[in-house]
Amino acid sequence: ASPCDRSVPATAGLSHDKWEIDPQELMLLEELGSGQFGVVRRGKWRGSIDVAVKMMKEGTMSEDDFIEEAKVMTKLQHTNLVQLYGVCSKNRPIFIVTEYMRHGSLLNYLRRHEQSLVSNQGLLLDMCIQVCKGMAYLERHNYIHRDLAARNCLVGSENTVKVADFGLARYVLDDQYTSSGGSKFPIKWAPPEVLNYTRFSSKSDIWAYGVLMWEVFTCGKMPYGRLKNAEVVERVQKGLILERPKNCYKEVYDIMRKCWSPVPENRPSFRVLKEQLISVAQGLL
Ligand SMILES: CN(C)c1ccc2c(c1)CCN(c1cccc(-c3cc(Nc4ccc(C(=O)N5CCOCC5)cn4)c(=O)n(C)c3)c1CO)C2=O
Repeated sequence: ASPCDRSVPATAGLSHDKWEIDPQELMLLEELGSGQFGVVRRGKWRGSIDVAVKMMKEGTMSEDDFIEEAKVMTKLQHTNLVQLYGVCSKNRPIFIVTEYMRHGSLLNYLRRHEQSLVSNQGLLLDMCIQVCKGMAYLERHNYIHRDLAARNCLVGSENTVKVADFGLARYVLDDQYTSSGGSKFPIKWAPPEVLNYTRFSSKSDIWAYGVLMWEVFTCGKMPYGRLKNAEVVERVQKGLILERPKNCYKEVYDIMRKCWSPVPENRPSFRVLKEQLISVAQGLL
């Protein structure tokens, strides 16, 4: 049974809600790193299921709002989304328990394997298609990621790529991250309407997806190099866009450019994008 398997209620008989995981059924193992909410560790659920456990650092997250939202998030299930199994919210710090992805972030994976990936356009395109499938599922459920980037995708066995931490940006308390003037705001992945009015939508996720494609085809380069955020804002508002990555097919770059239309409505949907990417991939093989 997986943690989100409804057939065997995790806490038979008790009044716990389904998305509540009993911390006594978790065994915490090595640290995987730390993110906006603090340390994340690998773990085992019921002795055998691999999980990742975010241990909420005090004051980093609006916890009650998140726990409410967790009920919705556990219902979002797709092979290209990192599955939220549940939360341990009965004591502090709260734990967020998700599916474990053994190769870590897509960004680090691209940088670590640049030598073997740089000449494998087919694999790079396949990674982009997997992210697009996960995002098309979120789009269908009117769910906005708000911080899509290669650093927020994860790689599992057999080169599976999944979208992680979707929707969590809404619960970060650090205003250096949440306000567009803050030092941690993901300026380089933000379209004009987010820079000017913080107007998030699936069309702003599409802009970020275009930047993610650029990250993939450059094997993890930093978009706009060492330009400061203010310089990037100026360029984006002037309509300047990222250059074509060295070894990127023209048809692929043409798709990236559509994601960067200044007007949100002129950008494709993830549903349409998925079909276009798959037909380009078939053309290449
Ligand atoms: C508000 N937003 C957008 C947020 C909020 C929290 C987080 C993030 C964004 C993204 C970063 N992040 C975070 C922090 C720490 C861990 C995880 C994180 C890392 C995982 N996996 C691994 C596996 C291996 C390694 C590793 O050490 N290596 C080195 C050797 O070669 C193999 C790879 C690292 N992580 C994993 O499966 N999950 C679910 C989450 C994650 C992802 O979850 C967060 O916790």
